[in-house]
Parts: sequence; C-alpha cells; structure tokens
Amino acid sequence: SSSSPQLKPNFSFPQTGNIKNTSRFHNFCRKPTGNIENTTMTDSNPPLFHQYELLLQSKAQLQLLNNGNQQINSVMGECQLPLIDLTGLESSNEKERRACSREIFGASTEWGFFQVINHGIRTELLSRMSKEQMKLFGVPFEKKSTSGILDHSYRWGTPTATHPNQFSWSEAFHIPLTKVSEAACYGEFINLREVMEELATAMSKLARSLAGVLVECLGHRKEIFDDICDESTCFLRLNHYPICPFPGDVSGLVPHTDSDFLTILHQDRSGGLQLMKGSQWVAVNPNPEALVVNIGDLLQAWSNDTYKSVKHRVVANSMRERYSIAYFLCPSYHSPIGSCRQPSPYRHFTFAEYRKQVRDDVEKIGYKIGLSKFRLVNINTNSNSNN
Ligand SMILES: O=C(O)CCC(=O)C(=O)O
Ligand SMILES: [Fe+2]
Repeated sequence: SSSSPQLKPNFSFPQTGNIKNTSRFHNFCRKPTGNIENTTMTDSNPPLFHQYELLLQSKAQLQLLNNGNQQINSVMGECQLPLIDLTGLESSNEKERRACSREIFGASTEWGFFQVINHGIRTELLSRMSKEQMKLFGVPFEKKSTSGILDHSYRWGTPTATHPNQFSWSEAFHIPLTKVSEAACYGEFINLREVMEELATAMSKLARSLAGVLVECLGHRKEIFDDICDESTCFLRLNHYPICPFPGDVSGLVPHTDSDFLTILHQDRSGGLQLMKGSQWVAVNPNPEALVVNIGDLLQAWSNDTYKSVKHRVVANSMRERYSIAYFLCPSYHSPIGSCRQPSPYRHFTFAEYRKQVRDDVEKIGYKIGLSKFRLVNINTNSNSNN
C-alpha cells in the first residue's frame, strides 16, 4: 500500500518533517521541535510508536532489521545471580563484615552484577517513587518532551541511533543530583521532589558504601571515591519501557555498559533486564526485596579489570510495560580516574575525557566503544566493549 515504507538495502526511516539533521533515523526519534507532518500522536505515545509499526508491516523489512538472524531477544540462560544480604556490612562482628565484603568482591569480579537485600532503602520509599514515576510518564508525550520538566532531560528512544539495532524502545528522564532539590525543575510534578530527594540521598549512601567496600578489598581507603564523586556528575535516571508491538525486533534498552563507577537499580516486577555472562544473555529475575547493583566502566578501569563492567540490556515486552530507576555514581569531571595499582592497563584519563570519547564515538559511528579506547596494551577480553 502507499503507506508502506520503501524497501531499501540501506535501512532508512521515513522522513518526519523539516527537522534538519544528517541522520534520518535521528530525525525520527528526536523531540518534535519542528513540524512533523507525518506524525500521528496519541495521548501518551511517542510518535515513533506509529511510524515504527508501519515500517515493520513489511516482512522483508523485518529480515533487514535482524540481518536475517534470529530475533534479538531469544538467547537466554538460567541466572543464579548472587543475592547478597547487606546486614553483614553493619555487623559489629568483624568476621560477618568480612564475609559480606567477600561476597561483594566475588560477585563484582565474577559477574559485575549482583542483587542486594537489607540494603537500607525503605520499601515504602521505593513504592512511593514508583507511583510518582508512573504519573510522570503517564502524561502526553508532547508535554514530557516540551515542558522542560526535570531539567529538560526527557528522551524517547535513542536520538543518536543510525540503525534500528541501536534503537531503544523506552523513554527516560536523566536528572543530575544538583537539580534534584530545585523546585523549579519539577513544574506541576512538585510531589516528585520530596521522594526524589529522599531516594537520591538513600541511593547515594548505598552506592558509596558499596564502592567503599570494593576499594577496601583492593587495599585502599574506603573514602577515596567520596573525595572524587560529587553531585555535579552523579545522576538519577527514570526509565519507562512502554509495551512494544514488535518485541523481537527492537530492544527496550540496547546492550551497553554503564559509564560510571557503580549503578544501583530498582526494577519493577515486569522483568526484561539481562546481562552478558560469558557469551550468553542471562535474565536478572525481579526480586521485589532486592536492588540490582552493577559495576561501571570507571570502576573496571580503576580496579585494573579486577571488577567487571558487563554489558546489559532490557528486552522489549509486548504484554507489560516496565519501570525502573537507576542511580549512577560518577566522579567529578576533572578528577583523574586513577588506578588501584600501577602499572594500569589504561592510560590516564578523566571522566570528562571518557564522556567526550563516548559521545564522539556515538556521534560518529552510532555506538559506544568504551574502555578499550583507553587501553594501553591491546588485550582483547571481549567482555567490556559495546557493539
Ligand atoms: O531498566 C533497567 O533495568 C536497566 C537500566 C539501565 O541499564 C540503565 O539505565 O543504564
Ligand atoms: Fe545500564
């Protein structure tokens, strides 16, 4: 029919109006600041929802999307991700504290991911947050993308994507800690402020405590990250994964490693988070009592690869939507990342350099290369780059 997309060997999306950009896919996903004539918008669905559906009506197009391979979310393994009870960390008994530290150390070296219970963040706070988060994402797309709330941090999909494999079927707000307390940041969503502030404080404390354990395990003062992490770079991200009509063809969130020291994540009960273990994707089964912790690129670098920053993703779901909230522990821009011990396999770099490199790569080639760009010796472990 005339509304079907054109089939072309080089995948391309229909034009969406007069937004100027070199990447057509980029045009397609970005905020509707221009005049997007072809876009049908319903109340809360981002415009891509409709366009993408049209696009995927063609079977040949589907094959192009998958390069003729199996559907992208089909590989799965059973996950026995470590579940660590953090009660031990606060124990007056040194043996118990050490046993808990050892578990955290083991999980961070072997998995780069673990879940924690008795983490000190009240369930009531997490459910209040979830409620507010649902209200926030529930407003029309137009409003989320143009009202400037939460520091203008709304993003739908992957604005930099140049290929559908790089596109995430999700929307997010990305809020620097420095903005969390600013009333002006919330507009009419002022109820969100109190809960965001409480959560940011609680997650920050937990992240610092876990980072402290990990640096102590490598013979350093547990405060060293406190000295270099500050509010200007740490942030909270609210994620929402709407129901996806073609879950085999796009990811909820494309495979990536986190560009921070450490991430704390609260996921709802929908499932879909997976991590790379060996060469298999394994599911991180939702545990309502637990928070998910993962090591980021910078801690892998600081630890001379002792701790692993592993690739993870969220698969799209055609039945259930999903919400999550993540706290990212980051160093201030100009602090050197350093190393637990010399010689380091990485050259000296700051967080500012790392972010710039990641941004440049994403802009030029469509994806993040990550830590391997900073390696001095070219040892290819194949476990920490994105592709
Ligand atoms: O939503 C999730 O479970 C994962 C989120 C994530 O990986 C991220 O925000 O970096
Ligand atoms: Fe992540």
